[in-house]
Amino acid sequence: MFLSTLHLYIGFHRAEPILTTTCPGDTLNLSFFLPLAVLLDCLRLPPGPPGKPIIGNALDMPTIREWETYARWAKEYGEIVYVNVLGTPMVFINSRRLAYEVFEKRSSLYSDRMASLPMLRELMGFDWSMAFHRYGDRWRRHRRAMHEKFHPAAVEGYKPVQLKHTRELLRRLLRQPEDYMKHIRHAAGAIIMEIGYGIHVKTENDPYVHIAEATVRAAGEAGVPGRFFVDLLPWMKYIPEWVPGASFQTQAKIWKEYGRKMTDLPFQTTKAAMVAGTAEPSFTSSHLEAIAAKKDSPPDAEEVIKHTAAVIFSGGADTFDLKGFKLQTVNSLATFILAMILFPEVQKKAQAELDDAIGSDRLPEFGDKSALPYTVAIYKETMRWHPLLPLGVPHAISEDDIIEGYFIPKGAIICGNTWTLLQDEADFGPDTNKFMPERFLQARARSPGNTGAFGFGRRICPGRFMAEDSLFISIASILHLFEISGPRDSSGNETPVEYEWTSGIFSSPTDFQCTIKPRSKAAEELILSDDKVDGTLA
Ligand code: HEM
Repeated sequence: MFLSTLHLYIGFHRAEPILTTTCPGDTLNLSFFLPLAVLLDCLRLPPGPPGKPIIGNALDMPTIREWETYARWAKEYGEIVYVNVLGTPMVFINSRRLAYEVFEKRSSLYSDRMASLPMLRELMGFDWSMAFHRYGDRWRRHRRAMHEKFHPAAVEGYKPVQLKHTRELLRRLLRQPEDYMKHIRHAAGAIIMEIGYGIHVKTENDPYVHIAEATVRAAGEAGVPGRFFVDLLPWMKYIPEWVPGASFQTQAKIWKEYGRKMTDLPFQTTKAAMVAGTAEPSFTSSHLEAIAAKKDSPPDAEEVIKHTAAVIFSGGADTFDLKGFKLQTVNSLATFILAMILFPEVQKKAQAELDDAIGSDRLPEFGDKSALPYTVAIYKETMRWHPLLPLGVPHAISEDDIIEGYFIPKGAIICGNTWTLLQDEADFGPDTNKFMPERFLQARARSPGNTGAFGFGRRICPGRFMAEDSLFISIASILHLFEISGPRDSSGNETPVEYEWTSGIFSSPTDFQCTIKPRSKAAEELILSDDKVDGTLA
């Protein structure tokens, strides 16, 4: 097949101004052009195992631990690096100074998403997700709906739900510590279902969580650049399903149905509960009440709420686990647990702080936060040490622009190099490869959340305030009650933890074994005596 021998050329260059007669400003220097052959084997490239190449055989374009290559490019080529990927310009922003200039000061230009996402947006119909919306009114309306219920004061109201499910997480960890990731995922799913829809998730096999899992997994697969040929050659979207080799059309159809179910099912359940008068307060019910109370709501107002609720669910549920890919707060907690094994002295310091501030006869509360600076520093260091999205989510530029003398054409993909920003010793102190929460105890320490860990500019993660609360209370509760260490052999001796960092858009440790046991008999009793739990653990 001709595609099996297709050679595609990618070049990367130091961005240096050179004179040009065709561009309104200086253009990027092509003199460092380095052709690379990428051999793509079939229409739908096989998904690779975690830590292995995911888009065929690239000779130099990174396909594993991409952040390392992009960090090296930043060192070699400077604050701004340009890569031409199959004709699409890609620009990496490698310093906080320039990220501020681009994403904050020129945010009206740098807040778009890629114009063409044939598989995800057009064939799978995932345009319901604001994360893929082009910059404009439609995105703004969804974003506003989310912001109204997720700004710092609004998320205060979610703390009782977060606390309740964190306490239940402790009970589950006590009963089946080996299934720790399953329990963490369950807690995150239960929290977001209650906040988003007022629906109580009782079991791991909850149908809503299940469909969300399948949908987010689909987005994760389709979102890997180059996974589907149609993303590289958009005209392929017109190939009918029956043509040999067009199996991506069938796949897209199946995934489209997942998306429809995920956006529809919980939304319709909440609507039905509202009619029956049994609905609990939630993002969906309170927005729908507001729409009903207004006489002049636009005709698609309900749809905006339905889609925003679904994106909150997909962003916060953390339910999917595909060959090591998991999402957001769950992923961050996996990174935290790994750090506690690799840096045991950090755990000890945090436990000393928790014992001093809380004692041994009660569980941590949100109100303890100000007395727990080291514990707070641990969640910040978790987000900095290995950010979940080392390159963020790519933005796109909506008009031609010139940055520091370099011409950036309309439509170029703009990646904030979060990894490099969070490793910068000028901002975070020495040894940034080490997990050292102490760096956040310094006066004027920068927050990772404001340095790319939650993305950039107008697209910055709207769920960040709630996510930080979840991380804080989970970390404080787990460390207060449990001792985390590496896996044990049959004689009970600790053995080295085995893991890899996953590659792709999200990066987190692959599932690893560890030992989680109560710190004392008193800790165990405290967990069991808590009466705020749902009691859903069979
Ligand atoms: C530790 C947890 C989390 C991390 C590290 C994280 C990180 C991010 C990042 C890097 C982006 C891309 C921003 C950009 O384009 O510049 C993003 C977008 C987004 N996040 Fe989060 N997130 C987290 C939790 C959540 C939660 C809990 C929710 C929902 C409640 C959520 C909802 C969203 C949404 C809707 C977007 C798309 C925003 C847009 O395109 O305008 N995230 N997040």
